[in-house]
Amino acid sequence: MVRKKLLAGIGSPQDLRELALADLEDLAEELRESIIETVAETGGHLAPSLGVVELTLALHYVFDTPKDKLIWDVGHQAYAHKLLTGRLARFHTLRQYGGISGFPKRVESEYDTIETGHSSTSISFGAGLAAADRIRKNRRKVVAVIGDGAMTAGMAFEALNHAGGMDEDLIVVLNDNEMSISENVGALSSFMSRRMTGKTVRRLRDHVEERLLALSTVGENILALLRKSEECTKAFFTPGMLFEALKFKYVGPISGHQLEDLIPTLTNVRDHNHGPVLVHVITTKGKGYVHAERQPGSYHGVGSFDIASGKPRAQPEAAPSYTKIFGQTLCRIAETNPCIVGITAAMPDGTGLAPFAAAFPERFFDVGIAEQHATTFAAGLALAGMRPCLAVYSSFMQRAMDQLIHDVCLPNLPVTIALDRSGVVGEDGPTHHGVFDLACLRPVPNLTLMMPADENELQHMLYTALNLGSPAVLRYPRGAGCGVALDAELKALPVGRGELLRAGSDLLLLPAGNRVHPALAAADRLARAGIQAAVINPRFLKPLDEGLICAWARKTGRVLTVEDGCIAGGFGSAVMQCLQRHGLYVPVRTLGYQDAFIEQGPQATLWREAGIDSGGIEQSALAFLKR
Ligand SMILES: Cc1ncc(C[n+]2csc(CCOP(=O)(O)OP(=O)(O)O)c2C)c(N)n1
Ligand SMILES: CC(=O)[C@@H](O)[C@H](O)COP(=O)(O)O
Ligand SMILES: [Mg+2]
Repeated sequence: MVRKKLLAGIGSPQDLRELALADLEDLAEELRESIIETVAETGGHLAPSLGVVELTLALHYVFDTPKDKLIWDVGHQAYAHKLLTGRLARFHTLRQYGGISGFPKRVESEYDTIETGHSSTSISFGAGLAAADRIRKNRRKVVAVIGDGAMTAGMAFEALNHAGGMDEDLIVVLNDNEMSISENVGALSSFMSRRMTGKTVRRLRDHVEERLLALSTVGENILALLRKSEECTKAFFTPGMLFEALKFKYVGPISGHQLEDLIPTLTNVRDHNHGPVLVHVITTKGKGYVHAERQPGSYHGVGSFDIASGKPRAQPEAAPSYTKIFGQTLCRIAETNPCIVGITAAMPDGTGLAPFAAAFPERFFDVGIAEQHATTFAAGLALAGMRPCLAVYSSFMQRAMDQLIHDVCLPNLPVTIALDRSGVVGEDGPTHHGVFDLACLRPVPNLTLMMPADENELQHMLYTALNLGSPAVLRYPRGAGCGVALDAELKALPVGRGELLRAGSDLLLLPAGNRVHPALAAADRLARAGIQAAVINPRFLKPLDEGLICAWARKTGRVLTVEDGCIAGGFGSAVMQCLQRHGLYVPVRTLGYQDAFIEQGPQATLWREAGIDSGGIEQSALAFLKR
């Protein structure tokens, strides 16, 4: 156990710049201990943050932050940065409702350059800052820290290509731990891998030198030429050739855990570099916590856990998650349909596709953090007769709207999108809440849009989508299902048909997807107060069951819609437009999220705050009826 004497004295990075190297090494230990102790309570992105402790210290030590700008890609690795920049006292509130964010956030600190949470934006932000600095003659350094996983995204390469071409004064630090959330994938990752670095490079170089020297004078001459041309040797033997082709000077690879290497290298880059430079740093994900080092994927993001054993703290028994049921059902369907393909953008575990990957390795694709490519890749598969299913988080799918519209829906291809983490997701907060999907997807022609009320409906909807022959999106939330029994037989649901769950004469409750069960609970309570609410599960947002909705709107004379999504443009507005189209001018109230980003907190708290839990629905119904 380390006594936290140094960390307590660090009010800002200015304080750490006064420390000697040995103190910085002790401080690294203290940072690790604080991160482990806190995340064991709050949950969070443990392994990514443990991997960059020394790198964080070195960056703040060498660069004049906050004047110099430090941009953390994704931002899930910024816990040491938070602890060093004035947030030690509030660190125990990490990811809690009302507490500090798990990601960089400018309202929290002037050291946080920009809000992040989604991957692969850092080089673009950095290039923009550097270009503005050149135009405005602002003298400061801009440093983007990006992981090898984040480097698999097209956006990172668009930015490298542009920044390299512009010759901007930009420092990119590539934090290479050979891991995305799971093992990193793709040609680039094996190219960058440390198999090509360190010892192997040296061995290769020695081998070539030996061979050349054996050729006597000719060989010696070639060797002299190669040695003179450092660029040339580097290009042959290090991943530098890729970045140098993009006009970035390549420095490295260096160990990201040795402050005595990191500090002089970064100082040198700071003082002697002008133009784009990439510093390749090799780190170990989860460094310093044995369980996380052994299983970096499992400790990427964790709930609360016991520090000694590394085991999750016992949670109350929950129903299987929507994610799990999705994964199981896809496997089941794929057993009899050889055209089913599973696709993920770097999230095989998070999306529940891992069992599919194990069972059908030749029909499973992890494309890296590349949602846009994943979508058009799925379209290509569909074009060739396959039935691809892309499982993706709602907020990450925001990236691929054009691909969905232009490459999937315009050609009307049978691609299924399993849109996990729709609605609020909890502690990851505003970057990750999936609240815009209904509003974004609703206007897209040819798209069938389904919203299961529970996990049983989810399995039938997946079956329906994969047999539809046209684009389909299945929208379901993060976390446990409702604990309902699963039908043994999968069936195709009639497209565009909702289901009347409860008759009533006083008002019509129209809840979307995961709001159906809370609405039923509200209807039960209203009934005890003598109010008869009809409840319809619309099942489909597109096409809407206009006949059923209009009939019950007419019978009840009042409609209350509820959705775990933004009000503007969402399910409620679809219902209003439907009623209007049918000349039905009954009063409608829409419950959902107002025009503001939603903060972090447990899902139940956020649902309650927005008035879309059963109590909120009941209250809104009562208030509606009083008018
Ligand atoms: C657009 C987008 N897609 C997916 C994710 C989910 N995600 C968060 S971190 C991560 C892996 C990042 O790997 P890397 O950049 O190497 O960082 P490491 O965790 O290894 O430090 C992924 C896939 C995301 N945040 N943003
Ligand atoms: C940083 C990031 O984007 C992911 O690690 C995300 O936090 C995972 O979320 P889930 O916990 O919902 O899988
Ligand atoms: Mg990585």
